[in-house]
Amino acid sequence: MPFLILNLFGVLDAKRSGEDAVKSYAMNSGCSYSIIRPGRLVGGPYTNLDLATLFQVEGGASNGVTVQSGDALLGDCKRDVCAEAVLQCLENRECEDVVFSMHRFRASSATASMTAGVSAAAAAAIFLSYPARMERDHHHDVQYSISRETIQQHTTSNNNIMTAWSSSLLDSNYWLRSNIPTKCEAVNNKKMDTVNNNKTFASNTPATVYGEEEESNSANGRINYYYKRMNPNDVDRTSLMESHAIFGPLWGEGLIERYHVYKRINTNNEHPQIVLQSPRELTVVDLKVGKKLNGHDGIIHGGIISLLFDEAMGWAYECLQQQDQIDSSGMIIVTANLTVNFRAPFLAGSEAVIRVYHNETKGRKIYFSARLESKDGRVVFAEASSLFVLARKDKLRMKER
Ligand SMILES: CCCCCCCC/C=C\CCCCCCCC(=O)SCCNC(=O)CCNC(=O)[C@H](O)C(C)(C)COP(=O)(O)OP(=O)(O)OC[C@H]1O[C@@H](n2cnc3c(N)ncnc32)[C@H](O)[C@@H]1OP(=O)(O)O
Repeated sequence: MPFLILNLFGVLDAKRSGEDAVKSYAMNSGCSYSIIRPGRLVGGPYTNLDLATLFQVEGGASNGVTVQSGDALLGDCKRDVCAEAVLQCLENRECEDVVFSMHRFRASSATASMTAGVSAAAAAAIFLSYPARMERDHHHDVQYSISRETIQQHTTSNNNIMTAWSSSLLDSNYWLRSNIPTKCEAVNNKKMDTVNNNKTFASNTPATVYGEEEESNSANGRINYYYKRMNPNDVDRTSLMESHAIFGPLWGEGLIERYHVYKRINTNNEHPQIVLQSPRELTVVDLKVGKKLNGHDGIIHGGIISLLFDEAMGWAYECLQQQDQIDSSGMIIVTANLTVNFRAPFLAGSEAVIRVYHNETKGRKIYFSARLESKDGRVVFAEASSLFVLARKDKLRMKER
């Protein structure tokens, strides 16, 4: 059908801008997405049942689908099959960040023309986004309930999709996994982490990690940096290993299994003409939390996440102090305020990184922000901001009494 007719009243433009909105939302929030462009929806309660039977819209061979990238396909698409595709998108990693169109394998032209106008209003693309990269194999129920909510959220204006979805749930057989075309519409939202490249913290991160980034207001436009592992054994605090929450009682198998602190070192620091942008990354913690620190079953307790943040920011202060030579004699740094936003469940047994940024220093007050995110930077589990205050040691003791 000519584009001009299909796009009457700007329908296709509206769909396109909807897709763009979903993509940019995903890019900014660490979700992945699948965009399905089904053909005209047929079958189910919203197509005249007699016609559907007459033209054998339901069942049998009409369950076959053709999946292709772009918009090359013309034809119709069964509602229940489309709904199943939605479900499969939630389950299959192959469907992350892809855009594809989907049509009935044997769409007869008679059926297509007879159903025209009956279901056209319902033939909207389904946009879904959901927190990706959660370990979907574990805690299937939890993930499923998230998925179900997401579906409901995104389909409240399209009840027919929900009806079809629930009826097709049971015989889902994952045909999309093998049918998703390899050349789906080029989608590259992996540049969402604007501050760091994503290669830096793979598994088995070495003691020193190199990287570089663009820094728009620097003299030569480029900052070279590397991360250097900080060794807790070097810290002049005997309590660090024994009674320190993380390195003491909460350390071990099933508990906090890794907490490697890396200090970021910008090698351009010696060039004073380079003004570093704020907020600037100070510290990255490469961590793993075991399966015994949960709140809900399988989900790491938010209090533990807050602890991990607080500690990371404490180390960031140490890095800042080493860089800026803050005079802290007779002073001790303490957390005055810590705010945490939990964005996606952080599952037990997960690995992740915390990136800490220095926002501002005002006298004794130091403001940090931080993110707990997957190593590839695609999922943000939590964000935090804090105020640390340099307090006089003797004054702190006075308050104790
Ligand atoms: C080779 C390798 C070497 C590596 C070395 C690495 C070493 C790293 C090692 C290990 C890292 C460990 C990291 C641990 C991290 C954990 C930290 C914690 O969890 S600390 C425990 C929890 N926090 C407390 O217990 C504080 C209790 N609170 C207090 O003591 C006071 O309230 C305090 C000190 C925060 C402020 O009391 P005031 O009397 O000194 O000062 P006032 O005048 O009240 O506040 C100063 C300014 O701050 C603002 N302020 C204070 N509290 C605020 C709040 N909650 N929200 C907003 N503003 C606040 C005030 O409005 C004031 O601002 P205006 O100067 O007027 O502009």
